[in-house]
Amino acid sequence: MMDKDLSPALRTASLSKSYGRPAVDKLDLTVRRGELYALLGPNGAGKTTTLRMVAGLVAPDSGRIEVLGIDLAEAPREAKRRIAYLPDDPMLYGKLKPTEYLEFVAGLWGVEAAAAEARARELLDWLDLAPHAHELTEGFSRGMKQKLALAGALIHDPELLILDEPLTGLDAGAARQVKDLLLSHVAKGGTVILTTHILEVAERLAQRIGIIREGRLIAEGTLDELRARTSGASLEDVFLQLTAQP
Ligand SMILES: Nc1ncnc2c1ncn2[C@@H]1O[C@H](COP(=O)(O)OP(=O)(O)OP(=O)(O)O)[C@@H](O)[C@H]1O
Repeated sequence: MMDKDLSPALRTASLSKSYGRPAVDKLDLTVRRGELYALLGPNGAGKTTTLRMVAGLVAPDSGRIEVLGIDLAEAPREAKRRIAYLPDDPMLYGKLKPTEYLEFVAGLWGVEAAAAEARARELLDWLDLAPHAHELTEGFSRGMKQKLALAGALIHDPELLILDEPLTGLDAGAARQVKDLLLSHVAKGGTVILTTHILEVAERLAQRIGIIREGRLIAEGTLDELRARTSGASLEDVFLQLTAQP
Protein backbone atom coordinates (compact mmCIF):
# COMPACT_ATOMS: atom_id res chain seq x y z
CA MET A 1 0.00 0.00 0.00
CA MET A 2 1.14 3.50 -0.73
CA ASP A 3 2.51 5.52 2.16
CA LYS A 4 -0.31 7.82 3.21
CA ASP A 5 2.07 10.70 3.74
CA LEU A 6 3.23 10.61 0.15
CA SER A 7 -0.23 10.33 -1.29
CA PRO A 8 -1.76 13.39 -2.93
CA ALA A 9 -4.24 15.60 -1.09
CA LEU A 10 -6.90 14.50 -3.55
CA ARG A 11 -7.07 11.90 -6.24
CA THR A 12 -10.16 11.06 -8.24
CA ALA A 13 -10.11 8.19 -10.69
CA SER A 14 -12.69 7.88 -13.42
CA LEU A 15 -15.15 9.79 -11.23
CA SER A 16 -18.59 10.00 -12.81
CA LYS A 17 -22.01 11.37 -11.96
CA SER A 18 -24.92 11.69 -14.29
CA TYR A 19 -28.19 13.54 -13.91
CA GLY A 20 -29.80 12.14 -17.01
CA ARG A 21 -26.72 13.35 -18.84
CA PRO A 22 -23.15 13.31 -17.53
CA ALA A 23 -22.35 16.12 -15.10
CA VAL A 24 -18.93 14.65 -14.23
CA ASP A 25 -17.53 12.25 -16.79
CA LYS A 26 -14.68 9.86 -15.86
CA LEU A 27 -12.77 12.65 -14.17
CA ASP A 28 -9.16 11.97 -13.17
CA LEU A 29 -7.95 14.76 -10.96
CA THR A 30 -4.86 14.88 -8.76
CA VAL A 31 -4.13 17.71 -6.38
CA ARG A 32 -0.81 17.63 -4.56
CA ARG A 33 -0.34 18.36 -0.91
CA GLY A 34 0.55 21.94 -0.13
CA GLU A 35 -0.79 23.48 -3.31
CA LEU A 36 -3.58 25.88 -4.06
CA TYR A 37 -5.45 24.43 -7.01
CA ALA A 38 -8.11 26.36 -8.90
CA LEU A 39 -10.77 24.44 -10.77
CA LEU A 40 -12.21 26.55 -13.54
CA GLY A 41 -14.89 25.86 -16.10
CA PRO A 42 -17.93 27.40 -17.74
CA ASN A 43 -21.36 27.29 -16.09
CA GLY A 44 -22.60 23.74 -15.80
CA ALA A 45 -19.15 22.19 -16.40
CA GLY A 46 -19.41 19.95 -13.33
CA LYS A 47 -17.29 21.85 -10.79
CA THR A 48 -19.81 21.93 -7.94
CA THR A 49 -20.84 18.32 -8.55
CA THR A 50 -17.17 17.29 -8.35
CA LEU A 51 -16.62 19.15 -5.09
CA ARG A 52 -19.85 17.81 -3.58
CA MET A 53 -18.76 14.26 -4.35
CA VAL A 54 -15.33 14.87 -2.81
CA ALA A 55 -16.98 16.34 0.29
CA GLY A 56 -19.10 13.19 0.56
CA LEU A 57 -22.41 14.99 -0.04
CA VAL A 58 -23.25 13.39 -3.36
CA ALA A 59 -22.61 9.73 -4.12
CA PRO A 60 -20.72 9.12 -7.36
CA ASP A 61 -22.22 6.75 -9.93
CA SER A 62 -18.77 5.25 -10.37
CA GLY A 63 -15.11 5.97 -9.84
CA ARG A 64 -12.92 6.48 -6.80
CA ILE A 65 -12.05 9.36 -4.51
CA GLU A 66 -9.01 9.37 -2.24
CA VAL A 67 -8.44 12.14 0.28
CA LEU A 68 -4.89 12.23 1.66
CA GLY A 69 -4.58 8.57 0.78
CA ILE A 70 -7.88 7.60 2.43
CA ASP A 71 -10.54 6.04 0.26
CA LEU A 72 -13.70 8.09 0.77
CA ALA A 73 -16.02 5.14 0.15
CA GLU A 74 -14.12 2.83 2.51
CA ALA A 75 -13.46 5.26 5.37
CA PRO A 76 -15.83 8.22 4.94
CA ARG A 77 -15.56 9.51 8.52
CA GLU A 78 -11.78 9.45 8.55
CA ALA A 79 -11.60 11.13 5.13
CA LYS A 80 -14.21 13.80 5.92
CA ARG A 81 -12.46 14.79 9.15
CA ARG A 82 -9.51 15.95 7.08
CA ILE A 83 -11.69 18.12 4.79
CA ALA A 84 -13.37 21.48 5.10
CA TYR A 85 -16.10 22.09 2.55
CA LEU A 86 -17.53 25.52 1.95
CA PRO A 87 -20.51 25.37 -0.42
CA ASP A 88 -21.42 28.27 -2.68
CA ASP A 89 -24.64 28.84 -0.68
CA PRO A 90 -23.65 28.11 2.93
CA MET A 91 -26.39 27.67 5.51
CA LEU A 92 -26.18 29.33 8.90
CA TYR A 93 -28.58 29.29 11.80
CA GLY A 94 -29.94 32.83 12.07
CA LYS A 95 -30.84 32.55 15.73
CA LEU A 96 -27.29 31.73 16.75
CA LYS A 97 -24.47 34.16 17.44
CA PRO A 98 -21.12 33.48 15.71
CA THR A 99 -19.58 32.06 18.89
CA GLU A 100 -22.59 29.76 19.38
CA TYR A 101 -22.51 28.68 15.75
CA LEU A 102 -18.81 27.86 15.94
CA GLU A 103 -19.29 25.98 19.24
CA PHE A 104 -22.10 24.02 17.62
CA VAL A 105 -20.03 23.07 14.56
CA ALA A 106 -17.03 22.23 16.76
CA GLY A 107 -19.29 19.96 18.80
CA LEU A 108 -20.37 18.09 15.66
CA TRP A 109 -16.71 17.38 14.95
CA GLY A 110 -15.99 16.43 18.55
CA VAL A 111 -13.42 19.20 18.95
CA GLU A 112 -12.51 19.56 22.62
CA ALA A 113 -14.16 22.68 24.15
CA ALA A 114 -11.04 24.67 25.11
CA ALA A 115 -9.42 24.02 21.72
CA ALA A 116 -12.66 24.97 19.95
CA GLU A 117 -12.92 28.22 21.88
CA ALA A 118 -9.34 29.21 21.10
CA ARG A 119 -9.73 28.31 17.43
CA ALA A 120 -13.05 30.19 17.20
CA ARG A 121 -11.48 33.29 18.70
CA GLU A 122 -8.56 33.08 16.28
CA LEU A 123 -10.85 32.66 13.25
CA LEU A 124 -13.24 35.46 14.29
CA ASP A 125 -10.28 37.79 14.82
CA TRP A 126 -8.71 36.82 11.55
CA LEU A 127 -11.91 37.44 9.59
CA ASP A 128 -12.71 40.68 11.47
CA LEU A 129 -15.87 39.20 12.93
CA ALA A 130 -14.84 39.56 16.56
CA PRO A 131 -16.78 42.84 17.02
CA HIS A 132 -19.92 40.95 15.93
CA ALA A 133 -19.26 37.79 17.93
CA HIS A 134 -22.31 38.34 20.14
CA GLU A 135 -24.84 39.43 17.50
CA LEU A 136 -27.39 37.12 15.88
CA THR A 137 -26.21 36.03 12.45
CA GLU A 138 -29.65 36.72 10.93
CA GLY A 139 -28.66 40.41 10.91
CA PHE A 140 -25.40 39.75 9.09
CA SER A 141 -24.65 40.91 5.57
CA ARG A 142 -24.01 38.28 2.90
CA GLY A 143 -20.24 38.76 3.14
CA MET A 144 -20.26 38.45 6.94
CA LYS A 145 -22.32 35.25 6.67
CA GLN A 146 -19.89 33.88 4.13
CA LYS A 147 -16.91 34.62 6.36
CA LEU A 148 -18.62 32.96 9.33
CA ALA A 149 -19.42 29.91 7.22
CA LEU A 150 -15.75 29.77 6.30
CA ALA A 151 -14.78 29.96 9.97
CA GLY A 152 -17.21 27.08 10.64
CA ALA A 153 -15.63 25.03 7.87
CA LEU A 154 -12.20 25.56 9.43
CA ILE A 155 -13.05 24.98 13.09
CA HIS A 156 -11.81 21.37 13.16
CA ASP A 157 -8.49 22.41 11.62
CA PRO A 158 -8.73 20.32 8.44
CA GLU A 159 -5.84 19.78 6.05
CA LEU A 160 -7.73 20.01 2.77
CA LEU A 161 -9.94 23.04 2.15
CA ILE A 162 -12.51 22.68 -0.62
CA LEU A 163 -14.21 25.94 -1.42
CA ASP A 164 -16.90 26.58 -3.99
CA GLU A 165 -16.72 30.19 -5.16
CA PRO A 166 -15.37 31.47 -1.83
CA LEU A 167 -14.87 35.07 -2.98
CA THR A 168 -18.11 35.76 -4.79
CA GLY A 169 -20.02 38.60 -3.20
CA LEU A 170 -17.23 39.65 -0.86
CA ASP A 171 -16.06 43.26 -0.78
CA ALA A 172 -12.39 43.99 -1.43
CA GLY A 173 -11.46 43.94 2.24
CA ALA A 174 -13.25 40.67 2.98
CA ALA A 175 -11.86 39.08 -0.19
CA ARG A 176 -8.35 40.03 0.92
CA GLN A 177 -8.92 38.47 4.36
CA VAL A 178 -10.15 35.24 2.83
CA LYS A 179 -7.30 35.15 0.28
CA ASP A 180 -4.75 35.72 3.04
CA LEU A 181 -6.30 32.95 5.10
CA LEU A 182 -6.10 30.52 2.18
CA LEU A 183 -2.50 31.47 1.40
CA SER A 184 -1.53 31.05 5.03
CA HIS A 185 -3.14 27.59 5.06
CA VAL A 186 -1.01 26.61 2.07
CA ALA A 187 2.10 28.20 3.60
CA LYS A 188 1.62 25.90 6.62
CA GLY A 189 1.57 22.86 4.33
CA GLY A 190 -2.21 22.56 3.90
CA THR A 191 -4.00 22.20 0.58
CA VAL A 192 -6.71 24.36 -0.99
CA ILE A 193 -8.98 23.48 -3.89
CA LEU A 194 -11.31 26.22 -5.03
CA THR A 195 -13.59 27.03 -7.89
CA THR A 196 -13.93 30.56 -9.11
CA HIS A 197 -15.30 32.52 -12.01
CA ILE A 198 -13.01 35.38 -11.01
CA LEU A 199 -10.06 34.47 -13.23
CA GLU A 200 -7.83 37.05 -11.58
CA VAL A 201 -8.15 35.03 -8.35
CA ALA A 202 -6.92 31.87 -10.05
CA GLU A 203 -4.20 33.84 -11.82
CA ARG A 204 -2.87 35.34 -8.62
CA LEU A 205 -3.39 32.60 -6.05
CA ALA A 206 -3.21 29.23 -7.71
CA GLN A 207 -0.07 27.19 -8.19
CA ARG A 208 -1.95 25.04 -10.69
CA ILE A 209 -5.16 25.50 -12.58
CA GLY A 210 -7.46 22.81 -13.97
CA ILE A 211 -10.07 23.61 -16.58
CA ILE A 212 -13.08 21.36 -16.91
CA ARG A 213 -15.71 21.30 -19.58
CA GLU A 214 -18.63 18.90 -19.81
CA GLY A 215 -17.38 17.01 -16.77
CA ARG A 216 -13.90 16.34 -18.16
CA LEU A 217 -10.52 17.87 -17.42
CA ILE A 218 -9.48 19.48 -20.69
CA ALA A 219 -6.35 21.30 -19.53
CA GLU A 220 -4.22 21.58 -16.43
CA GLY A 221 -1.00 23.25 -15.40
CA THR A 222 0.60 26.39 -14.11
CA LEU A 223 -0.54 29.62 -15.69
CA ASP A 224 2.62 29.65 -17.82
CA GLU A 225 2.06 26.07 -18.96
CA LEU A 226 -1.52 26.87 -19.93
CA ARG A 227 -0.39 30.00 -21.75
CA ALA A 228 2.20 27.97 -23.67
CA ARG A 229 -0.54 25.56 -24.83
CA THR A 230 -2.56 28.35 -26.40
CA SER A 231 -1.88 31.68 -28.01
CA GLY A 232 -3.45 33.32 -24.95
CA ALA A 233 -1.68 36.10 -23.11
CA SER A 234 -4.00 36.27 -20.12
CA LEU A 235 -5.82 33.47 -18.29
CA GLU A 236 -9.02 34.88 -19.74
CA ASP A 237 -7.69 34.35 -23.29
CA VAL A 238 -6.52 30.84 -22.37
CA PHE A 239 -9.83 30.00 -20.70
CA LEU A 240 -11.96 31.28 -23.57
CA GLN A 241 -9.86 29.48 -26.17
CA LEU A 242 -9.88 26.17 -24.32
CA THR A 243 -13.56 26.20 -23.42
CA ALA A 244 -14.86 27.49 -26.77
CA GLN A 245 -17.37 25.09 -28.29
CA PRO A 246 -16.02 23.43 -31.46
N1 LIG B 1 -29.09 18.00 -8.25
C1 LIG B 1 -29.06 18.06 -9.59
N2 LIG B 1 -30.09 17.61 -10.31
C2 LIG B 1 -30.08 17.65 -11.66
N3 LIG B 1 -29.05 18.13 -12.39
C3 LIG B 1 -28.00 18.61 -11.72
C4 LIG B 1 -27.93 18.61 -10.29
N4 LIG B 1 -26.75 19.14 -9.90
C5 LIG B 1 -26.10 19.47 -11.03
N5 LIG B 1 -26.84 19.15 -12.12
C6 LIG B 1 -26.43 19.34 -13.54
O1 LIG B 1 -25.10 18.88 -13.65
C7 LIG B 1 -24.36 19.73 -14.52
C8 LIG B 1 -23.13 20.25 -13.78
O2 LIG B 1 -23.55 21.17 -12.77
P1 LIG B 1 -22.56 21.83 -11.72
O3 LIG B 1 -23.39 22.61 -10.76
O4 LIG B 1 -21.67 20.77 -11.19
O5 LIG B 1 -21.71 22.79 -12.66
P2 LIG B 1 -20.72 23.98 -12.27
O6 LIG B 1 -19.50 23.79 -13.11
O7 LIG B 1 -20.54 24.05 -10.82
O8 LIG B 1 -21.53 25.23 -12.81
P3 LIG B 1 -21.58 26.78 -12.31
O9 LIG B 1 -20.29 27.40 -12.74
O10 LIG B 1 -22.74 27.32 -13.09
O11 LIG B 1 -21.79 26.78 -10.83
C9 LIG B 1 -25.31 20.80 -14.98
O12 LIG B 1 -25.82 20.42 -16.24
C10 LIG B 1 -26.40 20.79 -13.93
O13 LIG B 1 -27.61 21.20 -14.48
